[in-house]
Amino acid sequence: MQKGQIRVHTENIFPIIKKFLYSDHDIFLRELISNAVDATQKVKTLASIGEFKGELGDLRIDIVINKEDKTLSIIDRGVGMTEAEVDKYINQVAFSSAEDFLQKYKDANIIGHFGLGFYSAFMVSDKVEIFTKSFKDEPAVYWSCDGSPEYELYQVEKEERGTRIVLHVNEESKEFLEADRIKGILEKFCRFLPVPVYFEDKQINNTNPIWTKKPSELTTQDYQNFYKELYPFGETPLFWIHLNVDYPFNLTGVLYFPKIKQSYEIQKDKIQLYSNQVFVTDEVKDIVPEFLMLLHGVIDSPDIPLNVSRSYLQGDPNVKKINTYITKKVADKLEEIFNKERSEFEEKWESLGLFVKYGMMTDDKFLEKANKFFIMEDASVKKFYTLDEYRTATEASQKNKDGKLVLLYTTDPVQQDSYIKAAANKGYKVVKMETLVDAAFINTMEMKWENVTFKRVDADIVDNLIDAQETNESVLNKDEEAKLKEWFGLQIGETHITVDVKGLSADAPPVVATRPEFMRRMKDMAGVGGGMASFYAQMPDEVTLTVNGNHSIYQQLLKEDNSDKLNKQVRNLADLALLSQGLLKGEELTSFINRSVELMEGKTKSNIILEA
Ligand SMILES: Nc1ncnc2c1ncn2[C@@H]1O[C@H](COP(=O)(O)OP(=O)(O)OP(=O)(O)O)[C@@H](O)[C@H]1O
Repeated sequence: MQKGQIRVHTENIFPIIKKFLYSDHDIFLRELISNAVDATQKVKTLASIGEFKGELGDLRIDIVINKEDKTLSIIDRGVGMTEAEVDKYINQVAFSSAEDFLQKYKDANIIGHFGLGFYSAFMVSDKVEIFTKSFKDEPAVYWSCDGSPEYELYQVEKEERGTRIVLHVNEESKEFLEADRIKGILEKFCRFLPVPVYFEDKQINNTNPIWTKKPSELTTQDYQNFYKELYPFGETPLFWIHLNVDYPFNLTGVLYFPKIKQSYEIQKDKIQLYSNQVFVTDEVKDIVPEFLMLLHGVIDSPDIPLNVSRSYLQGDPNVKKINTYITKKVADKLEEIFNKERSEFEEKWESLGLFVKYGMMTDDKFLEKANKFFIMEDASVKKFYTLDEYRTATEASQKNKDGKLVLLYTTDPVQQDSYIKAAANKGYKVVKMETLVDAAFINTMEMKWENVTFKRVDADIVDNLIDAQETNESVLNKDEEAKLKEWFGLQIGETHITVDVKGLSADAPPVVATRPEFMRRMKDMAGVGGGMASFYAQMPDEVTLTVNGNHSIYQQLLKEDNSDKLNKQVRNLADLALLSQGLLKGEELTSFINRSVELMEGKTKSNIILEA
């Protein structure tokens, strides 16, 4: 029997362990099971190269709770350790690395992954025992330690090859003697470990998850089943990308594009990061480009540094390369689908568009590729355009005098229907920009795309959408125009509403309400975020009412001698235009309804007086 002092200056390892790991106690089990997996893989490898000639037996790992003894055991049939190895790997390495650990990460913001190894067992134990028998022809050994620098090490009887780690769970950690608690941890960290892990006679892991297989061996059903395994409540994903690199870094994985109908459904942190099939985290920020955080799935890479601080991770060259690789893979896949199955691509655009736009705004490399497959849906007909296609289709009619393409869009095809129809009648093409990201997308693309300017279809009367026209002569004379302007001015009286009399076509509405692009955009942006935005948010909606002097109704109104009726009709015409913009609300809407009924009943003041 050997007795000795562990060679470490720290008097007691508990303080170190508690200090650094307090927040994430569960990981002790992952660490111990990872060691068991490593030991199992090693014996398999040794057998395959002929260095181990015995029976491999049933290579499984067992997790066993004994409530009476208050122990939790991790049992493997791996390589095991000889006495010399226990001394070398457990006594010296483990305990001296406690010192290293302290030195190295004194100031670092520990994310608590790996590098903690075997002695994280002391987080939850009063005492830890090891029973181990090496695959080599040497006696089995027993080691135990209560967390003080004293250990015991001596030979014991043990027939089976492998290692049994026994944790005497301490009073504060007795939760780890509860089956449900252990099951929860196993399901989180061990779901896809490459060696079968058993708990309460049940295997808890899938040892061959699809990302470890070749894409050529997998069917659509396999990918969809795996998605269900990861997200039991998720809808069938749109499609997926199988990642597989071995140079200049190792990475495998499957990324899924989920179905997203509404922007507010977005859920981040759905991608799980593994290292050799050991779950590490579902916070993949920094490793996956920001805009792809909306994807789901799994990434497995042994090359991502996991035991260091976040700031270090950002600067890591491998992480940068991985980021670039994933972006490129995603762009290539989207381009491939666009080229091969355009109609399917168009069908899925509602969900896809969100990733693509987000990516185009935030990543110039992606933008370059995405310009080829980014599409816009026509608001009037079932048709999609790429930017190039839109340019070709509108070259003749939608270039302004500065040579810029005026890209007409609608944020609400239902609400803006009359404007869309007016634009379509002129031969203009209006596209849908309806999602939450579109306001920001439009602003960004005006800077990134050359010679393109965006205009919402109701930003101006249709004649002025591309270029402001100099004159719009109406059939009215100057006096009559001035009269109309005065009537409307008196009825409106609000400073944020400008009244203009113009000669539009006779079948255009009598009054058209438009919202100047710049102010409206500022207000839209204000809805999303701070800064100058809050200033604009408080401003009323800026509206221009263009009175169409060519509309026949004014011939009638100019002859009206009942002033109450005239005023009510003028007010109603203005309200109708505001209504079409969704700007008539509350009391004003109520007055409009009452006034309309009065007009229909022919109840105007002079009439009422006549009746009386
Ligand atoms: N179940 C086991 N079977 C065989 N050897 C083991 C077992 N557990 C630990 N060891 C040996 O003890 C060593 C130290 O383990 P420890 O967990 O502290 O560090 P590590 O596994 O080398 O690295 P990491 O810090 O990434 O866990 C291992 O490298 C291994 O040689």
